[in-house]
Amino acid sequence: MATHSLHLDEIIKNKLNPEQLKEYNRIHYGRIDNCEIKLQDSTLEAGKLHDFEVAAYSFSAAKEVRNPRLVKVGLIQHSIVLPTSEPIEKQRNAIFDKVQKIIETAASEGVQILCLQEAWYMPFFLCTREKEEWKEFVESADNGPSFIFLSKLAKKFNLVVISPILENDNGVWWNTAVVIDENGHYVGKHRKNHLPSVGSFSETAYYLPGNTGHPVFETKYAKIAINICYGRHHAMNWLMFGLNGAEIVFNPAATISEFGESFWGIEARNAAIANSYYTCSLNRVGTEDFTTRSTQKNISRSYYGSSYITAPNGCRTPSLSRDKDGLLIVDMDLNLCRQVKDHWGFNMTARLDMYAKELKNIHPTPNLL
Ligand SMILES: NC(=O)NCCC(=O)O
Repeated sequence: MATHSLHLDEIIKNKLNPEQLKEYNRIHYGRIDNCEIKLQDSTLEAGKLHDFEVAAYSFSAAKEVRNPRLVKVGLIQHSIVLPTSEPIEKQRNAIFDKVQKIIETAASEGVQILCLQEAWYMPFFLCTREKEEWKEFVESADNGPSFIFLSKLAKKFNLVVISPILENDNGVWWNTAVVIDENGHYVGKHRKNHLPSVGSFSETAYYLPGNTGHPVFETKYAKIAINICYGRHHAMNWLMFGLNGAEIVFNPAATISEFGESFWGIEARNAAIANSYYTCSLNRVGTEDFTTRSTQKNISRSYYGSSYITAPNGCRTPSLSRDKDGLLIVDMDLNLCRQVKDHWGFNMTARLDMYAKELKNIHPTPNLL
């Protein structure tokens, strides 16, 4: 399918003259000024040395009676490091080593909330339909290898970290996002609500839909929530996080071009606008090759990265690359959430009581005819 590694943003940037580009950014991305932030030389050097892209932008809010509520958010997209046939501990440690360097760079830029991609410390083996072979990657939410690894970094750098893992809770598996606070402590978790069972995505063969509802975590820096991957196709999933008070909703994903790259840039952006919060879209990169142990079948999947962030007024950053590891940093003023709500009046006109009444009468199984 898609063979272009050049991102659409780069193609457009290369084709338009500066005036045209300004107009394109105004109409398409809602950006009226250049919101790029200058990075430290050491950051650019780290990117070159360890071969990852770094980009940084800021979203401001209008001056008002409240003090600005500024927070710096970082997203990391990355590929796996070793072949999927290597011992699991080796694969995981190699990813830890790579990601640690990017986290250190994020911390040196002052990032306060950091999110990693879905199932970040493993290949996305769920396409193999094999379970036993991969069970070592599945860990306890508050005591597994990835928690121990990230908790140290969170404490060292005063970071709130969102760590999407595969969770083993007394033998039962879940697709879970763990929140770790700036002291390295476990804050809580959210389990993926909507599971794909489409094409090569067969997550229902592994775990159940989440049972944690729509939690919002009140962290030192912001009220945050996590809508894991496929949940982005469900408008009400986004809605509930907003109604529960989220200021930033993260969408850590593992998605491939055939599964809707054309609307990757639309869904989370639309959610930001509809719910007056920031959305952070994060996808893995690279090709992952598997040979199933039982049938010796070869499976190959490539992820298209393109992580981006949208503000509640619909203004969004360009995407990170389609095929390269990357760190996206955004300075955001949380006051913008309330300002946009007041301006558009979406809360006031939402008519939730009307929908609640109608939803009560909907049969839980949709009519497929
Ligand atoms: N990880 C995951 O839920 N992928 C499903 C495909 C998609 O929604 O993009």
